[in-house]
Amino acid sequence: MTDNSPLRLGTRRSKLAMAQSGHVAEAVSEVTGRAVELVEITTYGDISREHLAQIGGTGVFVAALRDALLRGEVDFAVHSLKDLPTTQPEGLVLAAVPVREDPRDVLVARDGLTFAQLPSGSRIGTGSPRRMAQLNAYARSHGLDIETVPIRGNVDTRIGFVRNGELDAVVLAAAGLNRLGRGGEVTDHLSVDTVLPAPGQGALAIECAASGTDLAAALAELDDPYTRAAVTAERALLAALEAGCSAPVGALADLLADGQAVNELRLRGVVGSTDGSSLVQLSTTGPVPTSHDDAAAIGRELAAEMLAKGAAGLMGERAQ
Ligand SMILES: NCc1[nH]cc(CCC(=O)O)c1CC(=O)O
Repeated sequence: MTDNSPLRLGTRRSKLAMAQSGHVAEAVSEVTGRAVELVEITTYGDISREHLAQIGGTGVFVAALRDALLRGEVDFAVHSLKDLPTTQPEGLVLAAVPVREDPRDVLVARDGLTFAQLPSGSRIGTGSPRRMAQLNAYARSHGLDIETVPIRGNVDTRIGFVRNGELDAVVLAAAGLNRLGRGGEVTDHLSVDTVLPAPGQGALAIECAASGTDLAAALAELDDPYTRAAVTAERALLAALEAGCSAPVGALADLLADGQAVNELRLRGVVGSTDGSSLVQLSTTGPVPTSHDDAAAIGRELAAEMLAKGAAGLMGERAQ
């Protein structure tokens, strides 16, 4: 590239957004040979977190960044993939989905307790209907006496409820804590057999204007095809369920290896009522998809099976 001006990376101001933008800025600088400067953009989601549920959930954090991209005020943006709506807006492309971080949810509990060690009557904070549904379903089927408590706020606020003794534990995404350098505060990693993560959890999306073909091509060097295939399947499942990012939907695609060779993709999906009284959980395994359309078809097919088992009735419910 002949242009040597710095690339402008649009980012939210939160600590998590700044941390992940910082990591991506370094990687982009390496592959493009250009300096990357961070441009802070305040989103409606930052100003009005408490109204997130009321204003519909999906994509509020993302809209302002996308507007800045479309207006040409920034060259690219980094999103948490799980916060991205499943419809790709005209004029923007997902130039890269880098290698995924740990997709699991984790527990930050008092006194270093693991999930299995939580005593009877423990109160676990989470604002996510998906986490509530699965934790409550697990508790019901294992005869555990735990209570899920709706909370909101950033990582500091949420962990604060444990540190100040209001709650016994909170559930967060491993990826966010790791990116903040706070992985050491995790007291247990929840098995994905107990709590399936949100579609796209742990993955980042690097987005730029469709018109910037040189930049898109350079950013594509950071794309990981396996992560891309996995999140494409997960997000197609979410889209086919017609659910948003605040719906009680979990999905995880992973690659199964036979010796050295990766030869199968497994997709697991779950929908549940937030009280955990009903859960639709299904899984499918097939050849590793070789195109975007093949990956999406896996998600759509599993969603159709879930809908046939009553998934739609569970998604109508909102926890908050
Ligand atoms: N819902 C908020 C959110 N969006 C992205 C992450 C970080 C994890 C990720 O990148 O998937 C988090 C925090 C959390 O769920 O604990």
